[in-house]
Order: sequence, then structure tokens, then C-alpha cells
Amino acid sequence: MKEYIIECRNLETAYAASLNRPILNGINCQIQRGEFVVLLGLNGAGKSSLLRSLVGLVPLEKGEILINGVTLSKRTLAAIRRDVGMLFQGGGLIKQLSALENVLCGRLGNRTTWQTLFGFPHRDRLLALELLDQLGLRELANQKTSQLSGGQQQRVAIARALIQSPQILLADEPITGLDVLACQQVMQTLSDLHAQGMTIVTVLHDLGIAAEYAQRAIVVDAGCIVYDGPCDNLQAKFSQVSA
Ligand SMILES: Nc1ncnc2c1ncn2[C@@H]1O[C@H](COP(=O)(O)OP(=O)(O)OP(=O)(O)O)[C@@H](O)[C@H]1O
Repeated sequence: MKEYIIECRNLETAYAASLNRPILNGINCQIQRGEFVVLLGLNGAGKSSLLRSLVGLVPLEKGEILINGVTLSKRTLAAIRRDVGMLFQGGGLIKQLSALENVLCGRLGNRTTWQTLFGFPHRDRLLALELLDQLGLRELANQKTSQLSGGQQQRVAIARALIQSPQILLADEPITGLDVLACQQVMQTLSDLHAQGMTIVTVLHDLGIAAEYAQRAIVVDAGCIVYDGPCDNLQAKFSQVSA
């Protein structure tokens, strides 16, 4: 039997009156360790909701999510979140803090309230600096993130997600609003992490970039998966969705 790192079994959210249906409406999918999967779909299809549900941020009415074979529940959520890094839409950085401090925030889940009063241990600071270095941001470690470009901010957000050494990285529209060069840098960073064995699931809107970097596409429409397979000829698959 195949072992899946992510398994969604018949996920269904509560009925949303504004949509006349649940936001997620019977999602079934399995993702193997080390896959690079792109979630595609029109605005409002349910991509972000699906991604966020994997870290317990979307209440489910029905169904089950398993991460590494463990069912996501109140009891298992904290441990699961240590295995799953999340890049939120827009980065979600604290703009008044430096790049280094933002990356260290990724360690807050591992520290008690008391421990945070004494600051972060030296080894965490070294790790954060090492990650910023790997992402080409060493020189900007002490710069406020409000003073960084969009692409640099997105890489700080990636470093923050990576400081907890996750096995899975979920990224919600990580290149939206970035210029061509910054897009390439961010996508190359995801690709490098994938090459190191990390499982990547990312929401994208650009079909060309999806096909260039991901192995597999999952297309969501009205809360359901309407395509799950290789990334070739995505344009044709999309015209079926939007028809
Ligand atoms: N908390 C919520 N309460 C009610 N409706 C919601 C909530 N969150 C999302 N929705 C609705 O659910 C639908 C799916 O939203 P979601 O953000 O998952 O879509 P998406 O595919 O990621 O869209 P986009 O590409 O625009 O980001 C949308 O119609 C949205 O308005």
C-alpha cells in the first residue's frame, strides 16, 4: 500500500449561503512524499481554503485529513503544524520587525510564553541567519521587512516557514504581485527545496510557471477537484473549467 504524506478524504465545509454550497464540497486527494503539486482554479474556487484546511484553519463539517498517516484533530494539530510550513497569501510578515526577527517568529510555536520573555536562544538566531544566507538575504538580516522588496519579503516568509524544519511546505500564491525576476527567484527556491526532498503544495495562477516547476496539477472548481494529473496541456484543461 502506498504511503501518503497528505491525504484528504471527502472534505466538506459547512454550507455557505453566499455560495449556495459548501466552500469545499467533497475533496479527495492523496499526495506522496516529495511531490511538487500546484493547486489551480479560478478566483473563489476554493484553493486557499483547501490549503488552509491542511493546517486546521478551516473548520470541516465532514471528512478527514491525514498528515503522515495521523488524522488532523485538536489533539494532533500542534504536532502536525510542526511538520507543515505555511506561506500565507501576501507573506504575512510583521513589517516593523527585521527580516531576522520575522524568521525567528517561526520558532514561537516551539517556545512557552515564559521562554519568549528571555528572547530566542543563540542557536535559533544562528539557524535564522543561516536560512537567510541560503536564500540570499544575509546582508538584509537586520533590515526592517517594510524596507524590503516584494520578492525579498517572500523569501523572508519562506525562511520563517523553514526554521521549523517542516517536511511539507504549503504556499498560497507565493509569486502574486512579484516581477519576473522575483517570481523566478521564489519559484527556484521552492524548486531547490523540492530537490532536497521537501513536499511542496502551492497555489498559483500562472499556468506556464505551474507547468515549468510542478509535476502534478490539481484543478479546483466550485469546491471540487475537477482535474488531478500531469501539468501538460493545462490551458486545454482550464478552458473546460471556465467554459
Ligand atoms: N470564512 C469564510 N466565510 C465565508 N465564505 C468564505 C470564507 N472564506 C472563503 N470564503 C468564500 O469561499 C470561496 C473560496 O475562497 P478561497 O479563498 O478558498 O478561493 P480561492 O480559490 O483561493 O480564490 P482566489 O484565487 O481568489 O484566492 C470564495 O467564494 C470565498 O468568498
